[in-house]
Amino acid sequence: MDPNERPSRPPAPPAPALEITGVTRQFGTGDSLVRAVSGVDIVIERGEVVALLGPNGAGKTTLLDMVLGLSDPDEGSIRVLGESPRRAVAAGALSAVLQTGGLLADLTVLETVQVIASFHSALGRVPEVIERADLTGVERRKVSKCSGGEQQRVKFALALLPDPDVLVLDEPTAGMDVTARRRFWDAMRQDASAGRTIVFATHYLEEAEQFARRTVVMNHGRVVADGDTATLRASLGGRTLSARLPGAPTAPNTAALLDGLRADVATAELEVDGQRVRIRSANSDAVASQLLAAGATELEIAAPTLETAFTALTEA
Ligand SMILES: Nc1ncnc2c1ncn2[C@@H]1O[C@H](COP(=O)(O)OP(=O)(O)OP(=O)(O)O)[C@@H](O)[C@H]1O
Repeated sequence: MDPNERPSRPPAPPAPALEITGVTRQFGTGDSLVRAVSGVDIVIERGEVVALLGPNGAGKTTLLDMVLGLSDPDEGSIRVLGESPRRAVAAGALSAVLQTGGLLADLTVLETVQVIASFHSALGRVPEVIERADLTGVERRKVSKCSGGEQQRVKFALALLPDPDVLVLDEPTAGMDVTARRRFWDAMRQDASAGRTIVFATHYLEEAEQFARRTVVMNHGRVVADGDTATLRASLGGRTLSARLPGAPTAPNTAALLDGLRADVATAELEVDGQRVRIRSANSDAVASQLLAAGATELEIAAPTLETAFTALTEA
C-alpha cells in the first residue's frame, strides 16, 4: 500500500435538519431581565414533523426567530442542515410561515406569488405552489379581500417557492376557524408526506396530536418534555374514570372503597363531588373492576388527552 495513501473513511452522515445546542436568549437588564429561551437543546432529523407546544410566553417565537436567523442566540449554537440559519435561508433550504405581516394588500394572490417567485427565479413553480397551498380558484382575488385562512395559505405558498428542505411555521393557524384550520393542515399534510422537515409552533393541542409524531413542550424558556406525541399523552395522561358511588362517601362501604382507591399507587388524582367520583389512574381496568364490584354505576372511562399531559407539565 502506498504509504501516502490515506485509509478511506466512510462518508460523514448527513447533518440533522436542525441542531439547537445550549441556546439561550434574554431581553432587558436588571429587574426587567427576561430569559426568553434558556439552555435549549433540540435535534431534529431530516423528514421529521415536530410540534413545538407551550403556553403564551414560553419562548417558542424567540426560539423560532433564532432558527430562522432573524436574531442570534446570546449563548449556544443553531445549525440548519449543517449550516448557519442565514446561509440556509439564503440557499432556499429553509423558509417560514410567520404569524404576522408580510403581504401587500393591493396585489392579487397570483401577483403576490409571482413577485416573490421572481426573486427566487422560480416562476416555473408558481402553478405547483398555488395548487399545493390550496389556492386554486382564488388566484385573482386581492390579498386584502382574502380571509385570514387564505392569507396564511398565501404565505404557505410563498414559503414553498424555494422548495425548502426545512419549513418552520409559527402558529400558522392562529385566529382561523375550525374549517380554515382543517383546510390549512390538509394542505400541509400532503406536503409533509413528500419528506420535508416541518417544525411548527402551536397553542392547539389537537394540531400536535393530529399532525406531529413528535412534540417538544416548552415552558418558561426551557424544554420540559420532548418525545413521541402519543407516548407523551399516554405517559402523562392516564385514563380518567368517573362513576356514581354506591352510597354517600361517608357510608362505611363507600368510604372503604374510596380509601382503597386513594391508597392505590396507580391513582394520580381522586375527586369526590356529591355521590360522583372522578379518578385519574394508570391502571384504569383494575379501578373499573373495583368500582363495579362495589356497586358503583354510570361508569365512564375517558382516554388520556394531550391536554391533561400539557397541563401537568406546564402548571408544575
Ligand atoms: N423583543 C423582546 N423584548 C423583551 N421581551 C421579549 C421580547 N420578545 C419576547 N420577549 C419576552 O420573552 C418571553 C418569550 O416570548 P415568546 O414570544 O418567545 O413566547 P411564545 O412562546 O412565542 O408566546 P406566544 O405563544 O404568546 O406567542 C416572553 O416573556 C416575552 O414577553
